[in-house]
Amino acid sequence: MNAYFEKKLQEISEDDMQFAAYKAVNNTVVIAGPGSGKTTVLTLKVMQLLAEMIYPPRGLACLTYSTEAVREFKSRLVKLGLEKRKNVFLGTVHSFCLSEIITPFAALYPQYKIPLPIRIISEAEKNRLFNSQNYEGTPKLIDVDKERTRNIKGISRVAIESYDIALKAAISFEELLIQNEYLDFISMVKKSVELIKNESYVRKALEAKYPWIIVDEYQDLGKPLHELILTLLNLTRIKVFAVGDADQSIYDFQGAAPDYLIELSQRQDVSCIHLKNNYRSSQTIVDASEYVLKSSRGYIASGKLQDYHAKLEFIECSKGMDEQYERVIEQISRFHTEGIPYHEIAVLVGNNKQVTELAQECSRQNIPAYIARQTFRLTDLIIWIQNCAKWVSDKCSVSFDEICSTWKSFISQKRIISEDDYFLLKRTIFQTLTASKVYKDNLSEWLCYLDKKVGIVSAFTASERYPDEIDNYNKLLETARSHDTQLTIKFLTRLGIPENQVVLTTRHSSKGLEFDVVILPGMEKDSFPSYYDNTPRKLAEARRLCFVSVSRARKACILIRSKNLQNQYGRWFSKEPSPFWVALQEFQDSRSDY
Ligand SMILES: Nc1ncnc2c1ncn2[C@@H]1O[C@H](COP(=O)(O)OP(=O)(O)OP(=O)(O)O)[C@@H](O)[C@H]1O
Repeated sequence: MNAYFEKKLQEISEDDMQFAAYKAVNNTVVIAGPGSGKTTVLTLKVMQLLAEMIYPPRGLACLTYSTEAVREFKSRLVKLGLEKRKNVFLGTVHSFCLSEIITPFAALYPQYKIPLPIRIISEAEKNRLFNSQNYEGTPKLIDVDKERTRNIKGISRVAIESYDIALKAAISFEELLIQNEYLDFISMVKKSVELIKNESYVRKALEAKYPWIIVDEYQDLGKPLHELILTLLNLTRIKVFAVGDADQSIYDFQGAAPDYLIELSQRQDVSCIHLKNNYRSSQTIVDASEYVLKSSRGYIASGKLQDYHAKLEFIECSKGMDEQYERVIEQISRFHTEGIPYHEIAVLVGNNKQVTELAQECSRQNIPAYIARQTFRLTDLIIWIQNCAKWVSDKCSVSFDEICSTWKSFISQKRIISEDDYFLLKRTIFQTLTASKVYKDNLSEWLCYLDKKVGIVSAFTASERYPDEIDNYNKLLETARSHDTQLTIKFLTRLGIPENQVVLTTRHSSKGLEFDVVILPGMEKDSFPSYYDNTPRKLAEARRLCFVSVSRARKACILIRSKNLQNQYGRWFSKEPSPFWVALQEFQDSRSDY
C-alpha cells in the first residue's frame, strides 16, 4: 500500500465508526450522512478486501449510480495504489448487468426472451415507439418508466403506491419493447434480476467470480438493484457492503426510494453502521440541515470547521427572479471580496432554465461562472474522448493502453479485432493524438480531427450497444461550437472542475459536491417544494432535496425569495415563503447565540 493509503487509513482509524466499517467482514450497510467520509471508507474498504481477503482469480464488483461516480471512484482508487487486476468490476449497475449477466448468460436461457444479438434501444427510438401508442390517460414516458422500474416482484416487502394509469401502460410498453426485440436500461436490469433469481448456474458463476459486491449510493439505485442484492443475500454466499443515506434519496422520478436502503439495513443478516461525524461543515450548517429534515440524526461537525461561526442569511425581494439574480450577484461579489475564491461559491437553483438565465446575468456582470451540468452526458464515449484530451495535454495523466483497449472494446461490437488489427489501431491512435496537439486550442477542430482520423462517427453510427453515443457526441460538438469564447481541450480535461468560476447548478445535481458558500434562490412556496409536489411522498422528497442543498455548504448558506412572482403570461402573484425557508428561519431564531 502507498503512503497516501497509509495516511487515509490513519485518518479513519481515529473515527471508531469509519474504522468498524473498514474492518467489517460480514454483510454491512453503512448509513453515511453528508460529508461523513463515505467515499474515503468505501475506497479503503475495496483496497483492503483486494489486499487481504480476496485472492486472484477472484475479485469484486463495485456498483455505483452514474458514470461520473465511477470515474471519481476509479481515480480515488488509483491514488490509493490500486493496480489493474482481473475480475475487478467498477461500474454502473447497468453495465454490470449487461457485461456480467446478460452478455454471458442470455443465450443459455431463451425463455427470458432477451433479444439476441443484444439490441439496446436509443432514447429517440424509445420516445418514438412510446408516442406511437395511444395509452389510456396519456401518461408520460418518465412515469411509465418509473412504474416499470418498481413493478418487479420478489423479496422486498416495501410497498409504494403505484400510479395506475402509468402502471397499465408500463406493462404494455414492456411487452412492446420485447416484441420489437429491444432492451433498454430498465429491462436490462430486470432481466438480470430474473436470471439471478431463477437460475442457480448464473448465481454460482457470479459467486465464484465475486465473493463481495460493494454498492455506493444505495438509496439512488431503485428496486431492481434492491431485488438483485436481496436475492444474492438469500441465495448465495456473496457478501454485500453497501453505503448510502436514505435522507439523500432524491431521485424518485427514476424510481428510487429511501425505503429500500432502510429495508436492507433492517435485515438480521446485515450489520448496520452509522457514520455520525461530518468532516465538511460547521455545526450550524449541520444543525440547520437536520432542522429542515425535521428529524434529528445527531450528526457532529468534526472537521476543521467544527467551531466556525457559519452564516445563515435570508434575503427577501419584492419583485421577481430578475431581482433575485441581482441579489445573487451581490452576494457572490460580497463573499469574493471577503476572500472566498469563486469556485468555492455555488448557486443552486430549481431547473436548467434558471441555470441558463443566471449564467447570462453572470456574464453581463463579468462574474466568471461554470455550468456544472452540460447538455451532453458523461457517457463511455465522452469519457474516452476526455481521456484522449488528457493524454494530449499530459501523457502521464492517463494510461495510453487503457485508451486503446477501450476503443477496441467499442469497435469490437461491430467486428472482430485480430492482434494485427489491434497493433495498427494502437499506432493510429498514437499518431492521431500526437499530431492533434496543434488543434488543442480549438476544441471543435480537435474533435473533428479526432473523428476524421479514428472514425468516431462511423464507429458509433447505428450501434446496437451504444445507440445514444452519436447524439451525445453531437451535443458535445455543439457545445464546443456554440460558446461565446472559444473552448480549448482544457474544457474537456477539466470537465467538472471549475477554474476560479462560480458554480451554477440545479439542486438535484449538487449532490456529492461541497462549497464554502451555497446560495439558494427560489425559496418560495410552490417553487420549492414545487406546486406538483402535492403528495406526502413527494413533499418528503423535496424536504430531502433541501437537506442535500443546505448540507453542501461549509461556511455559509444564503436563502433568497421573492414576495411577488410573475407567471409565464406576465401576471404578478404574491408569494408566501417556502416551508423550508420558514423552518430555517425558525431554526435561526431558536439559536440564542446567533
Ligand atoms: N476520519 C477523517 N478524519 C479527517 N478527515 C476526514 C475523515 N474522513 C473523511 N475525511 C475528509 O472529509 C472530506 C469528505 O470525505 P468524502 O469525500 O469521503 O465524504 P463523502 O461522505 O463521500 O461526501 P458526500 O457528502 O459528498 O457523499 C474529505 O476531505 C476527507 O478527506
